[in-house]
Amino acid sequence: MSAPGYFISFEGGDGVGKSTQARLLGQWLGELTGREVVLTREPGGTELGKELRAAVLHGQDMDPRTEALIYAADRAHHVASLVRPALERGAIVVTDRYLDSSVAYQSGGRELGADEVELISRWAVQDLMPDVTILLDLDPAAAAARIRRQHDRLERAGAEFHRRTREAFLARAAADPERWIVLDASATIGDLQAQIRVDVAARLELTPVVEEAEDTVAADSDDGFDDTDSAIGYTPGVGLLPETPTGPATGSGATRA
Ligand SMILES: Nc1ncnc2c1ncn2[C@@H]1O[C@H](COP(=O)(O)OP(=O)(O)OP(=O)(O)O)[C@@H](O)[C@H]1O
Ligand SMILES: Cc1cn([C@H]2C[C@H](O)[C@@H](COP(=O)(O)O)O2)c(=O)[nH]c1=O
Repeated sequence: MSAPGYFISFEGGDGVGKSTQARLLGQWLGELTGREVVLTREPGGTELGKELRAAVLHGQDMDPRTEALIYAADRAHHVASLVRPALERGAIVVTDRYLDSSVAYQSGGRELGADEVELISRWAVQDLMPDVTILLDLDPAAAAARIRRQHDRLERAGAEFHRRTREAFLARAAADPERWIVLDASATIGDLQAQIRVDVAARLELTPVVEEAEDTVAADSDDGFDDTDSAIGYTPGVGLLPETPTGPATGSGATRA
């Protein structure tokens, strides 16, 4: 029997806006449903994961198989210790990256076999897959220009690597349209968030009162995580949205990629 919670993942290249959108969606879903919302990420959603994140992003260079196994190990611990227990409590888990990042980066980018990369992660998480995955698609050069901090080991992997990674995400999304929502991440933060709310509510069969997110969401460079942080359990009702929804959505400038 599947767990009573909902599992949502954000995917896409570096700097496309995943953390920003994940944080805003989590906040809104908490208010909408009254459920516990767990906002987390890979790699680094747990204490052990933070150590693995530091090694894989900022440690010495390593061969692609080692890299793939570190991401899979992070994922195994993340799911066993945090994601699955939260879903079993009935929480909504919103993760900034999951298994699809391994297929896109370690297979598309590093050119390992896609089936093998997926298999090790599937084994690691005992086949737990998201209910909905949102792909934020953007030209890698435009996305990289949004990153103001020093680039990490993966971000430095080169234009060809990031082109292949983007293509792999798009191909994976096209192959499973029931799970994926693909959005053009060049839209504004507010327009994207408005579209994501409509799409996620429809996929999860939630009945939202959707406000104009553009008026309520400010551009914010805080992605909800700091590099020493682990998963953030949201308390519903804190923060970014107005107390009273202002009316139904009237559409947004965000388009499907
Ligand atoms: N739609 C947008 N338009 C313009 N800037 C944006 C948009 N979304 C996010 N940003 C800005 O781009 C930067 C990167 O955003 P964010 O951290 O959310 O991306 P990310 O995909 O999580 O990045 P990373 O992969 O590096 O973790 C931040 O400064 C953020 O404010
Ligand atoms: C989960 C996962 C991630 N990666 C890469 C993608 C990014 O370059 C970094 C994570 O950094 P972020 O700021 O948290 O986006 O790691 C990967 O190559 N494989 C994976 O499975």
